[in-house]
Amino acid sequence: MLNSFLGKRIKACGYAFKGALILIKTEPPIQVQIIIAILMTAIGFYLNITTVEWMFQIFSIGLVISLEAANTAIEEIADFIHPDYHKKIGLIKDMAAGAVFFAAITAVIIGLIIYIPYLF
Ligand SMILES: Nc1ncnc2c1ncn2[C@@H]1O[C@H](COP(=O)(O)OP(=O)(O)OP(=O)(O)O)[C@@H](O)[C@H]1O
Repeated sequence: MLNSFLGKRIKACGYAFKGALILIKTEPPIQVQIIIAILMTAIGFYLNITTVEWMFQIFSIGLVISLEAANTAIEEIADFIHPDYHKKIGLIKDMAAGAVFFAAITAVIIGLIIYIPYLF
C-alpha cells in the first residue's frame, strides 16, 4: 500500500516535471520570466544581497512563474472548451491575466525595496 502511495506521488512529480518542461519549451511568457529570473539572480550575486533578500527574491520569482503557468493552463482550458469568440471567455482570460499582474506588481515592489538601497 505504501509502495503504491509512493509510486503514485513519484508519478505525479513526473507529470508535473513534464508540464514544467512543456511550459519552458513552448510558452514565450514563461521563457521571458525565466530570462528575467536568471538576470535578477546574476544581479543578486553581483550586489551580494542578504539571505533574507534572496528569500524574498526567490519567492517573488516563483510566485510570478507559477501564476504565469496557471494563467497559461487557464487559457488552454478556455480555448479547448470554447475556441470561438465569447465575451465570457475574454473575461475569464483577462481575470487569469490579472492574477499574473498582481504577482508581477508585487515582485517589482519587492525588487525596488531590495535594490534601491544598493544603488544609492
Ligand atoms: N475566445 C475569446 N473570446 C473573447 N475574447 C478573447 C478570446 N480569446 C482571447 N480573447 C481576448 O484576448 C486577450 C488575449 O488572449 P490570448 O489567448 O491571446 O492571451 P495572450 O495572453 O495574448 O496569450 P499568450 O500568453 O499565449 O500570448 C484575452 O485576455 C481576452 O481579452
